[in-house]
Amino acid sequence: MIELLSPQGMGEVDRASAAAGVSGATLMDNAGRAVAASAQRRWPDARRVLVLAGPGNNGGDGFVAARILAERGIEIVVAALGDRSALRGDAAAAASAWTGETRDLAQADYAWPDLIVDALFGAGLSRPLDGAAAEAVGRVNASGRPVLAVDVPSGLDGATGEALGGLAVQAAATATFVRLKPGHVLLPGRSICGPVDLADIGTPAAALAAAKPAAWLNRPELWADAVPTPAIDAHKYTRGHVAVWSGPALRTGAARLAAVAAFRAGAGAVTIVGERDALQVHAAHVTAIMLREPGEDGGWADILKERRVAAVAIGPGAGVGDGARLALAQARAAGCATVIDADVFSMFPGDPEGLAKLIATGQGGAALTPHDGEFARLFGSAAPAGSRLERATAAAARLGAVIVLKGPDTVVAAPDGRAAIADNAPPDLATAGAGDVLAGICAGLMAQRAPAFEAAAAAVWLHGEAAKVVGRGLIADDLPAALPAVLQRL
Ligand SMILES: NC(=O)C1=CN([C@@H]2O[C@H](COP(=O)(O)OP(=O)(O)OC[C@H]3O[C@@H](n4cnc5c(N)ncnc54)[C@H](OP(=O)(O)O)[C@@H]3O)[C@@H](O)[C@H]2O)[C@@H](O)CC1
Ligand SMILES: Nc1ncnc2c1ncn2[C@@H]1O[C@H](COP(=O)(O)OP(=O)(O)O)[C@@H](O)[C@H]1O
Ligand SMILES: [K+]
Repeated sequence: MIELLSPQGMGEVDRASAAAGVSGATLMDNAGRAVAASAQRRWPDARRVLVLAGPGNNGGDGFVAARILAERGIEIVVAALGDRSALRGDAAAAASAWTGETRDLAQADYAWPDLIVDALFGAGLSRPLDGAAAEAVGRVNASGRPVLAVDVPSGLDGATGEALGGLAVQAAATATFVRLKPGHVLLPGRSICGPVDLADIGTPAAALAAAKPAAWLNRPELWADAVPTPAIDAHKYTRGHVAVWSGPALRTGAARLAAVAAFRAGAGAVTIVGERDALQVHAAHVTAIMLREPGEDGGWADILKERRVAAVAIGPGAGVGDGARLALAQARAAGCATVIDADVFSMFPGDPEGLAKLIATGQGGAALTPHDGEFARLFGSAAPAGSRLERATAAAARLGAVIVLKGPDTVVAAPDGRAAIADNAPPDLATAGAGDVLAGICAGLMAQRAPAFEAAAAAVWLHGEAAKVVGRGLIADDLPAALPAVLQRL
């Protein structure tokens, strides 16, 4: 499983490493070597390398990389921020071991190198860049030269993926150590970093064991065990029955997208429930999916019970009337796992506690799938602050439900603090109806008894992979049909 560690957690690991007998100097030496290796692997033809070295340990890594690359015959100039005598500890030792050309940062010649190594600031950056550092970053970004960033591009907050004060080095690639940080994956950080090389620098396992991950990268290892394959003696209801609540006749598309997606995700049976005129529209489009009027079998609550509905998707095209609200309440009361999306958020504007209360009336798992706009609508002025990771995690705790904060870097967060960040969704997913499909996949997996966090994380990953299978020209209708190819690979 690919763990993400906060810069603060990384600092704790470094201190634990020292206590376990691996010194900071050793870690720094290995880090600098890893930077040199990344530089040579990615830019094998670079003959002239400018290393920008900052006042802390990030700069120390830069001095080590400078020495290693110079030993391999590459021309190096180090441009250092601040006085060398001001360096402390391991960084001071690394700088002393560098005997080649060193200039003041202001004297750096950005037209000279084939490659720039950015070792100005890493995890220790505590405030926006200013003065000589800010000026250097502006010149680096205007230089047109490729940049290999050490740990994180200078200016980027490794915890949040934001550029502090809006200014950061734009890297062509980043070499980081031990663990990825959330800022490598969250946007805009992921774009600012470029591809990330992750190096082991000899951190003892004991030092890592105590570190609590800030999140995981959303990959199948995280949830594959919880996503079932059909048992040999399966029948349709044991695989899981999904019910999707449909809104009015002229707004049926979203519910249908969710229903088809739930089916493709492996639900054994799917029923769309709605008023007769809406069902007549659905009937013109679906075959294996069943259609029921809430009135016909004695009401939605009876359908849920008698037809052994395991999971409900409610929100896509649901409308904001009392019908949808009651349907949600009855789904919770019936113990169904519940995926809550789209129109439901408009029913509780600025009232997340109202929605939390309703969710808490049922035992079934619950996952909410808002995009940023829906998240803002639901939470109103009391919206949690911070990075997308922090906001999703705080929201999950407040709602007592899994939150899927959708976007190009979708965050899935559980009330117990677990979180996963996705990096596999292509921008082709920015198309109407893609969110409805995601809600359906999630409901399909929850109907198969996948717990809400695992189901949601799996749904997000499958959704992104299905989009890649379709590629350019994708519309939401294409996504469910692309799922079998992706499921086959699991
Ligand atoms: N296990 C690992 O991952 C290992 C990590 N290692 C490396 O250590 C790096 C972290 O090192 P670090 O803690 O010394 O912090 P770093 O990023 O060099 O910057 C701090 C310096 O900058 C200063 N400063 C801060 N903001 C500023 C500003 N806006 N403008 C000006 N100055 C500012 C700050 O001063 P202060 O805030 O105290 O005034 C301090 O002097 C990490 O990224 C990785 O490269 C390896 O060496 C070993 C193993
Ligand atoms: N630029 C992007 N890159 C990758 N995925 C994206 C991007 N924009 C949106 N998505 C994904 O597409 C889906 C859009 O959902 P949503 O905004 O609810 O659309 P709709 O309501 O039209 O169905 C979400 O799963 C989101 O994560
Ligand atoms: K850096």
